[in-house]
Amino acid sequence: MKTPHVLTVAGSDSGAGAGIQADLKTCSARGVYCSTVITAVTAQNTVGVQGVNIVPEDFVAEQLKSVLSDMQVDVVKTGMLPSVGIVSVLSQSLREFPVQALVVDPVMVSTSGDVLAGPSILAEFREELLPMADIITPNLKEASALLGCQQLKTVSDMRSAAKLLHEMGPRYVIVKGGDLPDSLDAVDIFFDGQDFYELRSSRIKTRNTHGTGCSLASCIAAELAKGSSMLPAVKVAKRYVETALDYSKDIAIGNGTQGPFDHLFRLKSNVQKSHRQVGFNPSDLFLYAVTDSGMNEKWGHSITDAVKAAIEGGATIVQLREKDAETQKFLEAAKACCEICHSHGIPLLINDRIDIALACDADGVHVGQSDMPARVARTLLGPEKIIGVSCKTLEQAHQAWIDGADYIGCGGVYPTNTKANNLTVGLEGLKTVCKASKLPVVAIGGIGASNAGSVMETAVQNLKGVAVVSALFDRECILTETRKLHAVLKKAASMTIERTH
Ligand SMILES: Nc1ncnc2c1ncn2[C@@H]1O[C@H](COP(=O)(O)OP(=O)(O)OP(=O)(O)O)[C@@H](O)[C@H]1O
Ligand SMILES: Cc1ncc(CO)c(N)n1
Ligand SMILES: [Mg+2]
Repeated sequence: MKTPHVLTVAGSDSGAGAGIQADLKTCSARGVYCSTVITAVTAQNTVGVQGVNIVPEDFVAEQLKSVLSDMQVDVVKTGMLPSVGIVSVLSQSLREFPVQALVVDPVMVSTSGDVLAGPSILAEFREELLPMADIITPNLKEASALLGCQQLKTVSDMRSAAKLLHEMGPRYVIVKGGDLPDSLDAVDIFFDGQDFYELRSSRIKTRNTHGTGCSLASCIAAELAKGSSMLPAVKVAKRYVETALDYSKDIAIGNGTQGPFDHLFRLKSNVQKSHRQVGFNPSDLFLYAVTDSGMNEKWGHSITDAVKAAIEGGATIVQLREKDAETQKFLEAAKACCEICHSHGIPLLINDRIDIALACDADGVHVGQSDMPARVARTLLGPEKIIGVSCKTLEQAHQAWIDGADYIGCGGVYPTNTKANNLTVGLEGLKTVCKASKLPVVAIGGIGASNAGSVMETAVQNLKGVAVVSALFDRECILTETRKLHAVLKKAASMTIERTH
């Protein structure tokens, strides 16, 4: 299988917010392989650039040859090119090993104001590299340096600059306005030789903008490598930077004025941020409370009050099962319940709705046999979230285990009104599934204080607790009912311990 491949020819940033490191992270975030030819090693942090060590041009040439002669590179992206020799070695290599597209980020000045490539390279840049480029991505200072003109101060200046730069040979130009003074939005001007596009996004209020330029260019390169055409690639890249900045706006790395952002936020968004100890603990299944909007409505309970009462009464895990809720209302309720559960160290799962679980950063989901398959849910939710699956048979239990679930819910143990047309498996069915299951099991279906003892006293292996809807929530006082059930479960557990000792 051919993997989309970007080669970045750029400098190393020891602080890892920009340069080679930003390129590697951006391409990884976008699902594209990234090889690296290093042109300079910088000593750099959130304060600025303390030192630059330029790699000799012969050795840059050797790296280029190693990669281009062997690997199928789709797109080359350039960043810091600190010497005339390096620019010319690169142009030669590209003539020898042509690629599908060339993205040139004409890095000269960092946002911190430090010079990364001096004016001596400008002539070589204009004559050799710009005519070969599919797109160039200067910031305001770089655009004026390339044009040898005054500082750019307005969006209208940016348009004129884009047009003049286009005359130097690149097929497309984007002039980045990240550093535009007094601008509420982050405005970039894209020019395709004919039309101008004003690309706007909200300006994220953050100090963590170090490396935005490198990341924008790498993301454009990554999208092109995947087969995108230029304007869509640029739009995706802009949105990627905006989203990453928004996600990272409060992170604190370094003491300087220019912090790095988190390129791989998508991976992190699957990591639990709650106060709960990360990971699933099967003993959490002991008293599993499953909410029901209809019952809450009937008794005039708000969902948050219902969840609070269940937790106070001894629930060890909560699942929100809101079959008829409107999405926006459900999300609001889920966020509120998440806060309540987490302040008590209790995991919160969402029935069926992976989207809601992701949006409120719940601890996981519970899915039925006809919902999203557990394997797909696992891919969407990442490795750390809790996934439970309803199973009635050995085969289903086995599949849940193969699919990467954490527990199974087995039932209906007793007849129930909560679920229409639900097959009752009985205590025998429960026992059969529990014995064969490789996953911990919670029993469900028609269970309450009167029969929870009998369920738990089966003491069958893997059975960790009972899941309850009506017996807790179709009642006037949820707290009292939960306490009652908790006492029954405690008693059953102590009897089981006595018997097994
Ligand atoms: N605060 C911000 N909020 C949203 N987008 C931003 C912000 N700052 C910069 N951008 C966007 O990030 C991209 C890079 O722009 P910028 O002008 O900062 O490049 P640069 O100076 O080359 O970056 P750097 O030198 O930090 O790598 C542009 O698309 C710009 O609009
Ligand atoms: C190595 C390197 N390349 C590019 C930039 C531009 O942000 C930087 N600060 N450092
Ligand atoms: Mg900038």
